[in-house]
Amino acid sequence: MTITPPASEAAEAQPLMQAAGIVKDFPGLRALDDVSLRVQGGEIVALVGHNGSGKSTLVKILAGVYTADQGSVEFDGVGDQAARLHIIHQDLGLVAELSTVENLGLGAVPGVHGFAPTRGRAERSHALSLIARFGEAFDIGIPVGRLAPAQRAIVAIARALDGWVHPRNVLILDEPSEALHASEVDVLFSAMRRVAADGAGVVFISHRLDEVLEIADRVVVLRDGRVVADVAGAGLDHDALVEFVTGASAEESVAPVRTLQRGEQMVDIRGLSGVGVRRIDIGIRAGEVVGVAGVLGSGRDILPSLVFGSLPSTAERFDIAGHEYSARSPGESVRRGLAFVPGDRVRFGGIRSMSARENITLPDLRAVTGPFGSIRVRAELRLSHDLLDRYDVRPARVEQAFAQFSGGNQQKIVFAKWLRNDPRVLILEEPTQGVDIGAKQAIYAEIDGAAQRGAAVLVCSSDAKELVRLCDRVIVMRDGVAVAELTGAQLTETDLVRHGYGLADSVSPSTNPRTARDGEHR
Ligand SMILES: Nc1ncnc2c1ncn2[C@@H]1O[C@H](COP(=O)(O)OP(=O)(O)OP(=O)(O)O)[C@@H](O)[C@H]1O
Repeated sequence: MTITPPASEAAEAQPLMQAAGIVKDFPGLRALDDVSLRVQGGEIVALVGHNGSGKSTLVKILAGVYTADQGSVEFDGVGDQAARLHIIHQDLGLVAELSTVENLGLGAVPGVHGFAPTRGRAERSHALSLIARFGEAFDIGIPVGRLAPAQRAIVAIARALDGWVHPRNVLILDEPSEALHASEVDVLFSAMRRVAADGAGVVFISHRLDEVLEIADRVVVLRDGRVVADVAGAGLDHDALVEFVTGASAEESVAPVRTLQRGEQMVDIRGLSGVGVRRIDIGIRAGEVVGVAGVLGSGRDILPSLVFGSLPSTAERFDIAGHEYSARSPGESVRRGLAFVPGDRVRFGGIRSMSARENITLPDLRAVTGPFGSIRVRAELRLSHDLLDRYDVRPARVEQAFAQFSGGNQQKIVFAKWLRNDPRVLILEEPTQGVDIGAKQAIYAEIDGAAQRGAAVLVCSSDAKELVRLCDRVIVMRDGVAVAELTGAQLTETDLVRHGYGLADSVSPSTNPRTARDGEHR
């Protein structure tokens, strides 16, 4: 591969970045096949494609992390004026143990040198000013590992925008909006538009096709490592985009009619409190799917960890299947038939160095353990193969390390590992984060199936459409407390968002495209 600064003449007409004819092979797999990508200044280009289609691999080649086997990448300009690439990867690249200030302060702070006594204060106010662009207030002194996913995304974006020498750069965002709620996405999009208006090129990777249609000037679609479309965003409709991504026509996501009568009270929690959550009541019967909605900081993203016992909590009553459960911990929760698919799959979802097979069987080895405690390898292999098939994990290689699967395929493996034991209580946080449109339908079907088999399901999601599609009832949280519970005809995307923001009477459904599609799926 060559990275060539082109001649500076006619810089305006030159793309800021041009990748041409990129080929990348991994052992036994061609991840990219003759892929080209051009980005002009001022342009927002969406890069979309199913899980494993090659998006992250292309980004890593542009960044020089991987070397392409064939092809070239060129940046406009020379010397200091050469366009540079700033990338926010799926895992954000932050140091979890360091604070926002320290993560942002990893580079030099303008106007601050050496060990000047004002350095700490200057770094803090510089960090605050960077974060303020996103209209988001949170504690910039605590380790970023303790921030919510959306807050971490904001830190990563602020860091990427910090210290640009000139605006003619390319900013790549690899699925930045997956855990963001509608208003947070709006903030992110206005930041992206501002960056583009200043002359930068922006590449936006997302599985949320409605968002792609909202923001993109141009859409490039990868399928199985090849570019299958490179088209203007204007005039492109949702169905056409789905067809490009999947190679098949768009399927309506229709909620099935669950025939199971609601069973026993499986979850009976009163007055649950913990960090950022106050006195929440949650009752879920066997066969019922209950959702939790709310904006960033509402407590929506903390609640699942409190219920599973991975964060400390207090409660007036905490009964599972009619039995009091007071000394809560993740291990004890698994023994009592609770399963938790966390939103943050990089930190909690799977063990990166272990294979898909080992990750899948880890939570419960009983089905694959022989009489003397040894692992029955054939049974373990059969189980893993079946699950990779069922969840359409690509490639369906049970021995491949978890870290070597694409982000969405990692999510499918995490899902398979927890659902295989038919849990009594299934707790899901952002269950389809980073998952492509086909796998999303498969995961919805698995959630429906788990409820149909009698599981009590709790789904915490930033995606209002997803909650409307999946849930019988949704609790809306704001500032750590439950402010509404919506069910039946009241359970619409607009009402979820209205209650989530405390705008119950003032939001028009047409003000936000992400909330204007009520009733499509029920
Ligand atoms: N280091 C690696 N070793 C082997 N195979 C890899 C490696 N990295 C990626 N792959 C494979 O290359 C293909 C493309 O993966 P990539 O991560 O680029 O997909 P993606 O389009 O970003 O997917 P997602 O939407 O799920 O993030 C996948 O089949 C993946 O398993």
